[in-house]
Amino acid sequence: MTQTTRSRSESGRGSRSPAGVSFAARLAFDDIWHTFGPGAETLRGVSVTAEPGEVLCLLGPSGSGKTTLLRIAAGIETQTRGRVLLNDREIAGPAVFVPPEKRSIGLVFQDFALFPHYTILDNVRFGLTALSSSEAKREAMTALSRVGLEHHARSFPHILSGGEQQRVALARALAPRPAVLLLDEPFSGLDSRLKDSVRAETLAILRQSRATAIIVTHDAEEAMRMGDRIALLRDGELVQVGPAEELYQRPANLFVAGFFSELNVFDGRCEDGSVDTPLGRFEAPGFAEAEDVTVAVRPTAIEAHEHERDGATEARVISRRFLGDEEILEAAVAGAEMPVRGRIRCGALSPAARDIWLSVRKSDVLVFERRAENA
Ligand SMILES: Nc1ncnc2c1ncn2[C@@H]1O[C@H](COP(=O)(O)OP(=O)(O)OP(=O)(O)O)[C@@H](O)[C@H]1O
Repeated sequence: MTQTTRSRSESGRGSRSPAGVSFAARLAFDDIWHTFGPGAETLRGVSVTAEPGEVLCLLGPSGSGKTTLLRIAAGIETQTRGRVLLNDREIAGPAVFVPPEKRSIGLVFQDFALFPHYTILDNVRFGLTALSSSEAKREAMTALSRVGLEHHARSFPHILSGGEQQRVALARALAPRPAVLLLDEPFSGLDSRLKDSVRAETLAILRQSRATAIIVTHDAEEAMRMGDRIALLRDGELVQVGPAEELYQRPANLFVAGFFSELNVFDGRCEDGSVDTPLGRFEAPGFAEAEDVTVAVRPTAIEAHEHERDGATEARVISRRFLGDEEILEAAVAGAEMPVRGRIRCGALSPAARDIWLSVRKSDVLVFERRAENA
């Protein structure tokens, strides 16, 4: 992807590309703190940078501060400490506050926020007040054609599907050619069957526009599908940032691992470089002798067999749920307080299987130091 760090104001309106692309910028949050009132910090020292042209997903549970961080970037919320920089230029800090309309940052809201009594074209040209009427119309039509909806220019929002309305909202945010686009849970209002195609279309449009994008979501799979990198927040703190593979394969702690998949969790103690669990003994490299650790086994790491085999653990079937290619198996294992959950290949066990053996793919076992946050 071609990347440039020229901001729109630096590029000037006269040098706009006829292809209608933005000039991607670097957006940096530097040690952002925020509170809505005494004693309750919403954000605690968040530092993360969206690189030019990158799609960065802000992921985290409800209330972790994702929307507040996005609103601070847009200039509709003010941090209590820290700075926001666009291409290394401070746009919000102790002595600087660039108003929202001067930031070259576009916003797509969760509910799309289209005006019901405006045509699609008028919705899209709403923010193009600095242009003449004919220029604004041309720019709005360019943005609409980029999302494949120019034929709906004269329609009103209510006749469009949820996915089409989302594309209008995207066109409206892209029309002023922002350097950075912020999207707050942009797919949450969509039917689950529509989501996949709208996500793919949105990603293609973002790539084509070359704007830097920050997408807020609480859905780990969505973040993995959309983000070049993912920044995971918890209770107002940044827990880990990196590409999806990194967060999945090398999670910083149990919280990160648990956000990306369900886990079977066992407490244990490191002895001779490994730890005993109800599912067998696993290596614990890097841990000290007698150190308390937490072992996490993903359901996908579990294999089920009807006959005894080396290294497998005896178990009794509690329940099985058919999912098509796979099934979810719950089994009782001696020494485990909770049933062990496995995601196993359909057909691995016969319908009548009761007493079974479970083995674990060791490469899919994660060991963490046992700390309060991992409890
Ligand atoms: N206007 C407000 N006044 C007081 N507290 C607020 C306000 N807006 C948000 N909060 C609180 O700030 C915290 C962070 O909210 P925020 O909306 O940023 O989280 P989030 O991660 O985006 O959550 P969600 O996924 O539910 O939207 C929450 O505890 C929330 O209750």
